[in-house]
Amino acid sequence: MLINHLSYHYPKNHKIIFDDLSINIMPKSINVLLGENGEGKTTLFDVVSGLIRTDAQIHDKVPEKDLIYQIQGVPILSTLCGKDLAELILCSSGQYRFGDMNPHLFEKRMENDRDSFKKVQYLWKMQYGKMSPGERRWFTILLYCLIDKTLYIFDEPTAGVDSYAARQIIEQINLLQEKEGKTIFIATHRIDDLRHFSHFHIHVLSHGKIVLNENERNWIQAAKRVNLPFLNVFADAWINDN
Ligand SMILES: Nc1ncnc2c1ncn2[C@@H]1O[C@H](COP(=O)(O)OP(=O)(O)OP(=O)(O)O)[C@@H](O)[C@H]1O
Repeated sequence: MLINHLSYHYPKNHKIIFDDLSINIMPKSINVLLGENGEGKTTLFDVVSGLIRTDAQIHDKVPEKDLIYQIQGVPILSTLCGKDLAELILCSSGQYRFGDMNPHLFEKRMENDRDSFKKVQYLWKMQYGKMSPGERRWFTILLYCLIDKTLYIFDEPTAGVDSYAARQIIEQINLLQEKEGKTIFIATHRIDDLRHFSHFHIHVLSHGKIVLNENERNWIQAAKRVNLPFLNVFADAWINDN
């Protein structure tokens, strides 16, 4: 999906969010969107998902029905339990029936991860309001991973979850791309998230433009050339831990 000439500001906010931006979201790959707080990552997801309409040129656009978009902090009735949430998300996708609702839905995806499967079984009967915020996010994202779409957009899927749970989330996202050939578009502020992806493309958003677009082999050198303070901190963390 190639977007060209994307310019945008919110109706009552004169801050320029996108300034003739171009981005090439690589199909069947993990596309990681980096940027400082407030640079416009969520807004870009809103454009890609069709929530925000603009005059940008979009080639090979993924139709709205073929994408899933995990947005941050969705309000859900606190008395719903894990099973009800599964029903809400999975049955409304049209790909599952009420009779399918069972923790064993996850079993195939978690055959090498018994800890995750045990957690699903625990959360299945737990009320959403009683789940911890991290458990809510973990469970919801894993439900999204069960839905068959072309493009998966994840807005900071590991924010607020512990490192082990974050790895489980990232592993499920990795499976979507590696085993099922899906296109992933993900924003994160956690360097750790990248470590578990074998291949990825980095897109860096800064001052309304994509200023870096490189794969996992070349992004560090490119980051040094771009020389943005936030990116230097991110790249240094990667180098120091490798
Ligand atoms: N509905 C809105 N109306 C006006 N301004 C908005 C609106 N939504 C977001 N903004 C502004 O647009 C800018 C981009 O916001 P956005 O949420 O896309 O940033 P982000 O890169 O996702 O940030 P973060 O890393 O904190 O999640 C911010 O400065 C924000 O204040």
